[in-house]
Amino acid sequence: MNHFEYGPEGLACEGVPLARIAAEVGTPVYVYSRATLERHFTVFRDALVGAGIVDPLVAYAVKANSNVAVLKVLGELGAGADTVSEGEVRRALAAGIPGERIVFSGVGKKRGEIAFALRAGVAEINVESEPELNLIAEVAAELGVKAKVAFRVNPDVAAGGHAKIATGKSENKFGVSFAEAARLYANASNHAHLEPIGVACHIGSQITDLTPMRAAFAKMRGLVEQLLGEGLHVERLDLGGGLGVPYFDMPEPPSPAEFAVMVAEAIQDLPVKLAFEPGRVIAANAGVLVSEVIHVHERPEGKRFLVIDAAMNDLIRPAMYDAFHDIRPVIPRTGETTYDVVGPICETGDTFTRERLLPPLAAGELVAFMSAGAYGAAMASEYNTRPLVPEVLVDGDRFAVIRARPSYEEMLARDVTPEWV
Ligand SMILES: Cc1ncc(COP(=O)(O)O)c(C=O)c1O
Ligand SMILES: N[C@@H](CCCC[NH3+])C(=O)O
Repeated sequence: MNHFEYGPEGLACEGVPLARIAAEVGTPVYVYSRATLERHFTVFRDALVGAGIVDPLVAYAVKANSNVAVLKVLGELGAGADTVSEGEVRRALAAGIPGERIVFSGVGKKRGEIAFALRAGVAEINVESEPELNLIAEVAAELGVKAKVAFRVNPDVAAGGHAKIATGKSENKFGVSFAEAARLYANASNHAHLEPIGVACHIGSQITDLTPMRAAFAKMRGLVEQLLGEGLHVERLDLGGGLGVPYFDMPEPPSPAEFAVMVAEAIQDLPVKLAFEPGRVIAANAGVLVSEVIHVHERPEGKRFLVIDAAMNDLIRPAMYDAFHDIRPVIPRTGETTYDVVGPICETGDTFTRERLLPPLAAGELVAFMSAGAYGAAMASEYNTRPLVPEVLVDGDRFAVIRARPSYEEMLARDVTPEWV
């Protein structure tokens, strides 16, 4: 089932034509399908349960799309939240996701952030290094609580894919090394203010081959067996996120069902509960970015630029990772021509794609960047003093603005006249 299809008024999200949203909200604008978000979450969780994994904690990775309305949709289905900052913990709580379903990860959590997470009663703080463990112990002692921690272990496995988003090799900044995990776990178990409850790993993102995940998960199983063998208390194994999605007509990446079967095989009958942190697989194909063509600029030597009103500050993935997003005209057009699709920002990197075959388009027409629901709006900025791109959620034949475009007055009011001290 696809909730982004052409209807009588062009490309629509569920029952709402994108052209209608663009007319009412303006462009650029992100548009998400509630039905797709719900389906992706349900399919992912049901695949795990179907593979025999009992009561998994599916902690949606908030960083992929952190709009509170999106988190609410997922939270109502029972999703937990994988968070990496106090801001994300606050977003999850604001969406009604209870502390006991929140995982707090990240290599550089600050004292105040740790205190906030402990007060919120998060399910686990994923510890990424020994100095961080010491800081968590200190903060927990100050608050007079026992911090539930899980050790994020770096399994030293190459996930494949783009180097900027691979996290599972020992040269990457993430997690404690395998060699030191058992020692740290045992030490923490004897600390009055620490309660180690498990181990975690996350080897990268947009992973389309299950082999590295299988290898990492088998290593994690071995570690849990070792810890249990040493008489330590382990109740949860967090296997992270990372499952890839199709960004175009590529060979389909592994389905959630294939992923779940692989997990069940790799983990076998380990007597611990499993947690997962999927982001992209839930949100990417639940959203599009709609933009309007400003000009078609043809150079005499043959270059043809489609200058649109979205830019790298709104969707940075092409500039940052050379990522491919399918671009579709909102109103179907026939014919083919090649365009470099570019935004208005003063950088050559503000190029979404080069030499892309598209139907001929004119100023004022709309295009949609597909698969933009994850790491789109969440990574947007106001570079070039462009207002932060708004977001819309569609539910059947109605839609709601879930983040409004700020006015220029609001943007400028954030810069304050210096009051020197
Ligand atoms: C610790 C952690 N968990 C989960 C995710 C979500 O990854 P993805 O969106 O690829 O599922 C990430 C990002 O890669 C991450 O760093
Ligand atoms: N932001 C990246 C993925 C990084 C995932 C976060 N650990 C993307 O757009 O593909």
